[in-house]
Amino acid sequence: MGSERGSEFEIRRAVMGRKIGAVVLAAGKGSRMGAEIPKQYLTVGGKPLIYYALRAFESTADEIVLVTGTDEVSYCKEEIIERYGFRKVSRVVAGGAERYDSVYCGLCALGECEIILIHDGARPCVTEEVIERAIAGAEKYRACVVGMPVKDTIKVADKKGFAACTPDRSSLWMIQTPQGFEGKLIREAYNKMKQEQPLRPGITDDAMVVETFTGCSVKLLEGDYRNIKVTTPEDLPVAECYLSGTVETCRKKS
Ligand SMILES: Nc1ccn([C@@H]2O[C@H](COP(=O)(O)OP(=O)(O)OP(=O)(O)O)[C@@H](O)[C@H]2O)c(=O)n1
Ligand SMILES: C[C@](O)(CO)[C@H](O)COP(=O)(O)O
Repeated sequence: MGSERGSEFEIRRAVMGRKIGAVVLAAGKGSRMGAEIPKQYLTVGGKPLIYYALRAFESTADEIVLVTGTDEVSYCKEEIIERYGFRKVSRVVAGGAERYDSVYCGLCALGECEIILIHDGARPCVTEEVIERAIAGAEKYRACVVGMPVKDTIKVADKKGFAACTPDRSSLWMIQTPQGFEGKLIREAYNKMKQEQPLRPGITDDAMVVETFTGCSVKLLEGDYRNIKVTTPEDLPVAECYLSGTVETCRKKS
């Protein structure tokens, strides 16, 4: 796979004394979910979806900034941060129209950190192991993303909906979050983007911002197939199943 894992001991040794910051994104509208409320507040396993990503970073990061919709800041402070006792969340701030605007708002609110992780709040099944791998990757390579190799054949469609070509699957990855960076690097990348080209349609992740505005190469590290982005309604029961551990039980039985 060409990916890397590290023992917990190696990871901890590498980042000892470094402040780890996390920006957790929850300012999206969830239009593809089509629910009455943004998907990050839907109840999964008895708790709001956003709870699970925050729980994973509470035990791995030193400081967390939660980025929400403008009208949801108070709700998140009272009903999520206070209610569930998240102590590492230093600020809850409003995001912007696009994901990259929300990331920028989160970076502005986060204190100085040697390593910064950016995570979709819509990925509730992220594990501490994957987060630790992203931390170690940021330390070693300055910029990294977690992801998994694609399993299906991928086709590029032409304008009429016919298959134009079939890229070599062995070099294709599905990219996930967290995406991890040296703190100075990710701030430099986002500051440059805001100054030079504040409107960037087509920028869908943080690695693209770093590649485009700093030229730094981004390392791909192994994520987890279970680290899904809850996007459409059929993702909800899958996430619930992963969070409850049902899948592990099934595996052991078979
Ligand atoms: N302006 C935005 C857009 C997205 N996000 C966050 O970025 C993550 C990934 O985005 P996506 O799954 O596309 O969420 P939505 O934008 O909410 O979904 P949709 O595109 O279906 O509206 C989510 O955690 C979402 O809350 C954000 O913080 N600010
Ligand atoms: C960052 C991301 O989750 C990596 O797969 C993804 O690009 C977010 O994209 P979306 O357009 O916000 O769904």
